[in-house]
Amino acid sequence: MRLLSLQVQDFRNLPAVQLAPSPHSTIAVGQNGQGKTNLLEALYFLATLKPLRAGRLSELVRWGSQAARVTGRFLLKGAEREISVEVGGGTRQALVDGKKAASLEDYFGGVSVVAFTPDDLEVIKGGPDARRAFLDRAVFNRFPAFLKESREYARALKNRNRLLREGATVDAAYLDAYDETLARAGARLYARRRALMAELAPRAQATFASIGRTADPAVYGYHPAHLGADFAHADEAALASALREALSARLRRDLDRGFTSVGPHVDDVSVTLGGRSARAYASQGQQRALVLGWKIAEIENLEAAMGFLPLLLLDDVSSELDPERNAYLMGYLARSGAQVFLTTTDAGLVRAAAASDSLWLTVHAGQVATESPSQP
Ligand SMILES: Nc1ncnc2c1ncn2[C@@H]1O[C@H](COP(=O)(O)OP(=O)(O)OP(=O)(O)O)[C@@H](O)[C@H]1O
Repeated sequence: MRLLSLQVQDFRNLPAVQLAPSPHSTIAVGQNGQGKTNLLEALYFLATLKPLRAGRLSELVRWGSQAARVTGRFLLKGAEREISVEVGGGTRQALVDGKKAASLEDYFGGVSVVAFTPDDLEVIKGGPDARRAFLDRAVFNRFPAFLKESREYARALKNRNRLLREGATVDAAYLDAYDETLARAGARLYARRRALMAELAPRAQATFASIGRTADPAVYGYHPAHLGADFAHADEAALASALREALSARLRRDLDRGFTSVGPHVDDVSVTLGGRSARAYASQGQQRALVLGWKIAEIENLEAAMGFLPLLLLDDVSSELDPERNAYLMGYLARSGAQVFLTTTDAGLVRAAAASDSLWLTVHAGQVATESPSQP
């Protein structure tokens, strides 16, 4: 998979950008607040249809404009394909070769992207919501059907929560039918997350061992508390019935509170170092190394599973890592041969990931200019 060209119009502070990225590294350099992250965000949005950081789609549209548009031409399994996404009036439209995409599968068609941002580096010490989102981005990359499946779950959850809020008037048989749908959709999410973690955890552990500067082993785990000891081996039907049991066991409490308190939407990922919670005990540098281990594992795992490397988007990560770990990451990027977009305020921090065919860009007040390789 390779991105051949990118066009961005009225996306955040970028009025118009057109570029042909390097097959290896494309490096955007600029001061704070100029639009570097916006450029990565445009690309991330194109490849996932999800905003990287915005809460609402309307935030993506350049102030004063009606609509934003991002278009990318990809080389996928030997064939060229153009995808575009337009946002306007709070909705988005996905296009394939200029026509409305028939389905999400049709739109994505194998496009895969891994983003790495300074927020990710904080994920160990943050709350479970951020860790869950972090996990789910990796699950979606590995199993693209997960996007549709997690939407089905979200819909079932919303319906059940609506019923719970009706409280005493709710019909038990009616609620039961909702529980059945929710448990089936939830079991699918459990199984997807479990499958991803089974592949990823050993790789992340091994990468951490090279960069952790500690003899303590890292363990990355996903084990929903209410699912019991046989979670690792239970089939999807067993997972669904375990979730149903948990739903009924908490029904009283959920009716009181008006929301569903158990299921994949409240799960967490556990990360331990030397058997202790990394969140509570690991140093900031170790926590960041744990995330770096995960991200590199995610990329390696996608390559092993899909036979090609995803597009990598790194938003000013280098300034948040210590020199040794940054050197490890830059060395990894250079060796991997991946197509990568990097942003930085300091070109020196990322130079080790550059090659003679790198494309250097400068970003200033929403204008993106190509620099000759010798300049930065
Ligand atoms: N919808 C929008 N329309 C116009 N400008 C916007 C919009 N959303 C954000 N901006 C502007 O984009 C700029 C931020 O750009 P961006 O986050 O890409 O900066 P950056 O170059 O990555 O900086 P840093 O190095 O600080 O992360 C801000 O000036 C912000 O006001």
